[in-house]
Amino acid sequence: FASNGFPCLLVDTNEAALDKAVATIGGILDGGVKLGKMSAEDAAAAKARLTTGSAVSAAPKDAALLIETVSENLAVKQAVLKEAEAVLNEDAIIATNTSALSVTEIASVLDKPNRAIGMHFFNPVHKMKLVELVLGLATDEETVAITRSWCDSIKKTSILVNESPGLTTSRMSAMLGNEAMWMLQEGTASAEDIDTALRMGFNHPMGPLELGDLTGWDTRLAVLKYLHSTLGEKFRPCPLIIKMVAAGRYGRKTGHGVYEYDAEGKRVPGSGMKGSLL
Ligand SMILES: NC(=O)c1ccc[n+]([C@@H]2O[C@H](COP(=O)([O-])OP(=O)(O)OC[C@H]3O[C@@H](n4cnc5c(N)ncnc54)[C@H](O)[C@@H]3O)[C@@H](O)[C@H]2O)c1
Repeated sequence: FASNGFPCLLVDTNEAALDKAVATIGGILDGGVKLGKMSAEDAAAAKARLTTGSAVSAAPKDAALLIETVSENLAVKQAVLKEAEAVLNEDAIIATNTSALSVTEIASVLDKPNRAIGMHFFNPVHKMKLVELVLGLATDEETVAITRSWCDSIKKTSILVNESPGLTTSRMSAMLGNEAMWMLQEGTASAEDIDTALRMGFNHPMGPLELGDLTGWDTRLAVLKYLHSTLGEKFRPCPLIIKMVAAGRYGRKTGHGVYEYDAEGKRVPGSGMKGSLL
């Protein structure tokens, strides 16, 4: 937002988190200058548009949009939204960046839940073009239209998703990762070859097994269990994932997942699992 001309207030109760956020954003802008993607003047102007505060009540009354990105905890998010509603004008949009909680439930504490919407950004946000706009039960058309135009104004592509487990992206990614593990378990192909198939055949930047190692199979398993309980049998977690999590083979963060990683975090060549009995 700051690099597209909008003054932004970053709010966090933890001062160290604010310092880190400002430093990180500054680093991204400086990187953009080095890469020739933006001028030094534009980077400086973007930095000057960022201010910080410790409470939503520090927001100017005419602020048009609040994007809540606090911890993934329903009560915390609801408290922040309620605070925002009391501070902001009636026509301000109140968005949440939640990736798993219900927008409907988060917004249920508002007097006007019609102006609440999910804005699900993707990491790294300055590079990834997509924003999933998530419609809660009460989200109205005007809120959708205004939020879409916000996405346009920061050069993001927005899609509309009715609130549902895993939205579009997490649901598809969970399915791909699970199916890749079923193939590995059945000995259909080696890990390296399954990943190469999706990279070279579908132009995916990463294969589903290397991506699972990056995300962590513990996280993957938690998501799959949730999708299995809400969307049914097709999301039953592959037994190989359950076995790997039981063994503590979560992926990169434990040095071993489908692949092995050395002390510097580099993947050990040829270390991918070969199939069920190997
Ligand atoms: N889109 C994505 O790809 C993606 C990925 C991960 C997380 N998320 C979402 O982003 C949000 C944040 O995730 P995270 O991993 O950074 O969480 P986190 O818990 O690591 O950080 C949350 C921050 O919120 C602050 N905070 C907590 N309570 C607050 C309050 N009442 N007022 C102001 N600040 C408060 C904390 O100090 C902390 O700095 C979550 O909603 C999560 O679902 C999205």
